[in-house]
Amino acid sequence: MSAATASQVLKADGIRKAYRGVHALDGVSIELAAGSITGLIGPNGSGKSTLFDCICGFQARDAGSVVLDGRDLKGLSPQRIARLGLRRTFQQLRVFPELTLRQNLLAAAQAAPGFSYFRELLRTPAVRRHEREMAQRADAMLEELRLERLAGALAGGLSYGQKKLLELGMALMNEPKLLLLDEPMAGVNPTLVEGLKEELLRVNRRGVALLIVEHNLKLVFDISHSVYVLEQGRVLMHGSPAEVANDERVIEAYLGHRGPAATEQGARLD
Ligand SMILES: Nc1ncnc2c1ncn2[C@@H]1O[C@H](COP(=O)(O)OP(=O)(O)OP(=O)(O)O)[C@@H](O)[C@H]1O
Repeated sequence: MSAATASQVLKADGIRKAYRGVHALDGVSIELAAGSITGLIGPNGSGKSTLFDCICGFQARDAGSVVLDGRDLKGLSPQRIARLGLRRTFQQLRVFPELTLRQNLLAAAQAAPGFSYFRELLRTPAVRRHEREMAQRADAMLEELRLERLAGALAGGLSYGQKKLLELGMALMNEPKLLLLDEPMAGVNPTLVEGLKEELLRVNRRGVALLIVEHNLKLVFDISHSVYVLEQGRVLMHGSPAEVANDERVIEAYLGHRGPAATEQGARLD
């Protein structure tokens, strides 16, 4: 097993995971360049969410290693991994509906480096400085997400697309190196998809690498530098968006057959 190189933000090697005999992941290896956008696609049940879970420590791996920015994540809790700069979003929204937008962002910041419940109890000057910094960061985030006029509103009253934006902001509060996005566009009104896409590109321009699971393939091919395709728990291929969109094996994996009909429908992969 080789260590990650300096230009890699993440190297996952030989990841295996079985659920009661079902091989959800059967030796998956991926490498993500620092600051890159990578798509992770594959038919339903191919193992995308399980791979996220195994990378972030939400599921124990049966085998394989994950190295974040040169550091082996073996045995670390999801909270510790988040503090090291790897954050994720989930298919199901995880915002606190009874808190305001600002409070949601501040709650997410408690997982940030430098936060300590012990120092919090003592309310040291360092704690007060940290609070001020987090408050400023929350305000800047609300402005960036164009949600500043809703800072004091309850998150439960937001539209679904606005909640997705807020969740993205929460994941960014501790300035991660890598953000794993699980279906960021699912259920989002088509008019908001464009805004969310622009936001993801802005986040990436700030140096945050993105790994995106998304069924909206047009979006994935539009913004990714490279794309991994999973099929039945294995990497079917890795290539540029154009290579992946035109690959017969990918079209077959999605549509289950080859030939003129597959090619015709496969064009939708572009
Ligand atoms: N907690 C679990 N218990 C048992 N089997 C599971 C569990 N989670 C996932 N699986 C199985 O593992 C395989 C991979 O599932 P996973 O959810 O990772 O796929 P996916 O590519 O994310 O699918 P989708 O696109 O539908 O979200 C599937 O066969 C699924 O049924």
